Amino acid sequence: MATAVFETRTAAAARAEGVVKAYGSGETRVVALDRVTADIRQGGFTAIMGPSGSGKSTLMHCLAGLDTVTSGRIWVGDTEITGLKDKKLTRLRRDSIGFIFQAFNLLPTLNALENITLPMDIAGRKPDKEWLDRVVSTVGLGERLKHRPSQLSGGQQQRVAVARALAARPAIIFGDEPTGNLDSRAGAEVLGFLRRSVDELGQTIVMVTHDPVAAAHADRVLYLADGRIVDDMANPTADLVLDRMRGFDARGRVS
Ligand SMILES: Nc1ncnc2c1ncn2[C@@H]1O[C@H](COP(=O)(O)OP(=O)(O)OP(=O)(O)O)[C@@H](O)[C@H]1O
Repeated sequence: MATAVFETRTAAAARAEGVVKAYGSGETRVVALDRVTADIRQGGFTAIMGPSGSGKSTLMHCLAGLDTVTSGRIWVGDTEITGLKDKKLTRLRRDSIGFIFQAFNLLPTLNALENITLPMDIAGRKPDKEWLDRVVSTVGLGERLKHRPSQLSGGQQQRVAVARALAARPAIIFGDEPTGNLDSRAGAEVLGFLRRSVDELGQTIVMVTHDPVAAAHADRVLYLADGRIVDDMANPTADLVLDRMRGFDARGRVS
């Protein structure tokens, strides 16, 4: 019913409805997403897991408006992005979405603080000083703001990237293996900061990961296999996630 659907949409930070994403055509056609429907709850930390090639990155890219869908619909907040013209989509991405990638993507000539405020500088927006202070202290960078990336450890660089994503107060942050390049201690630190940003700043985060320990920091794990959502786990622990992954293994789903 119309009202119920409307309520679901407004409660979600992002939503995919019946999304199909196919690459190529004819014999080389690959269906990366096969009628995926998922809600990303506001203020939640969602991990997306699944075997290699199951469609995790494709789903994230479609939800973030970085890739178009073949059919189905995507919303970011209340805005349907499927069918949005380039200019509007670019603006929505800039204003509403933050990204954290495996490679930290910091500019080497800028110090930590300049890297954090760069997207806002480019957009011509003045950072909210109080918010910026809170973000910087949440990610524990207070002492390192004048350092350039080369003077920071990998974990600290990724914390700068986390702060950069948080600083603009995006409606949703997408992370693609954000701890993939870090050792387990630095990875745990960054995941701790992501968790705090959800708990203390109310941030919504969606993270693609292969790592059960990383997924255990989330409140929810969506499992993809062959382009479909095959499970939705609340309150994951590393052991539960590992068990679930072994379950897929036994059914021959892991490639
Ligand atoms: N640009 C593309 N052209 C053709 N096929 C693609 C393209 N991008 C992805 N695919 C295919 O779509 C499917 C899903 O890919 P995707 O990268 O989303 O998987 P993934 O779960 O993120 O994998 P991984 O864990 O290995 O990163 C795979 O079969 C992949 O080969």
